[in-house]
Amino acid sequence: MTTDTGDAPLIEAHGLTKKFGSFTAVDGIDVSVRRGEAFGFLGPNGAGKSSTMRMIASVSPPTGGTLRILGMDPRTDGPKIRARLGVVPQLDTLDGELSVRENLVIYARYFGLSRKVANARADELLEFAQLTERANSVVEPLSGGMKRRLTIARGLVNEPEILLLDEPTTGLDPQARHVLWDRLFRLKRSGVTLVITTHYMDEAEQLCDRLVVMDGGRIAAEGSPRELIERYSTREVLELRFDDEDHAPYAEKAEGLADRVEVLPDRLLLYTDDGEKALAGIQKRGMNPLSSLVRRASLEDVFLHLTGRRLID
Ligand SMILES: Nc1ncnc2c1ncn2[C@@H]1O[C@H](COP(=O)(O)OP(=O)(O)OP(=O)(O)O)[C@@H](O)[C@H]1O
Repeated sequence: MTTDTGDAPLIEAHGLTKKFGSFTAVDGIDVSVRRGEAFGFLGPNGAGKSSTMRMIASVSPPTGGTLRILGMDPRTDGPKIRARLGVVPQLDTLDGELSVRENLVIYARYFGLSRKVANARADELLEFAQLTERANSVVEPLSGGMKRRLTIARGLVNEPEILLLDEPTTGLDPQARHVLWDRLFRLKRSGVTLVITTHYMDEAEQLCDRLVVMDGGRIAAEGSPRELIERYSTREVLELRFDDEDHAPYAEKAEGLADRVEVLPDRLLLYTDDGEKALAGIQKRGMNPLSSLVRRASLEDVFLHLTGRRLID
């Protein structure tokens, strides 16, 4: 077989494009994912993340560019690639009338595992997903977090080298998200390469070793979360809210107190390495904000700087 990738990237795309009619959803992106890393696509709704993911999952053919996955071409080797991938789609596609265990066993049987092996694999995955005690429960009434963990477990049935996760924690409460992140850390430690799409900057910061910021089908920047923040933001951000509809005049008055000032509909952001000093400057100039907050810069700030928009509007 010519599928041994050695040190070569597990996923490599050049000029990857997806058009739907005359509309370009993914516009010539270059991506390279290495073995063992957690790689992210961060961008708002409609950025082209799911379209990219579906091409990587080898279920949607590219309309331009080249794509190689595990050293193979999805146009000709789709089934071979899919056998070595795990996919966690954006919406759960579990069978709600079956039990947790049955969902896993049936899926394992699709992959051709014998009943005995499928059962053993289901036991292992139930434990991994912390669902052993719910093994015989019907899926439908389970919490959103449990269903997500089961969907991830199902994606691992064929012991994939790469697990693709499309918006893994959308709609989950904070506690359920943390449980899920913990499971994903474990997977990564065990050597599975993770590819994640998200529009949550905290998720990207928590999980991804490297990521691309996507907007309008293009890649706006690439790097580790830390590198991106260092490259595109100051260390700190001073957030100010004033008792006024229009924050723009305050931006003018704050001129010179920070490296960069952004005006949002409900607040002013001052980008500076010393937020407290900037706040003192604001007060010295006679401005009295309703509230002020000095925080560490995040990927949200990177996105705002690169696109002039917020990730979640
Ligand atoms: N099958 C399709 N036919 C036509 N347009 C499509 C199709 N699939 C996606 N699109 C369009 O392509 C663009 C990118 O969609 P995509 O789902 O890839 O974005 P996304 O970043 O994953 O956002 P979301 O999180 O909302 O899924 C959107 O404008 C979407 O409407």
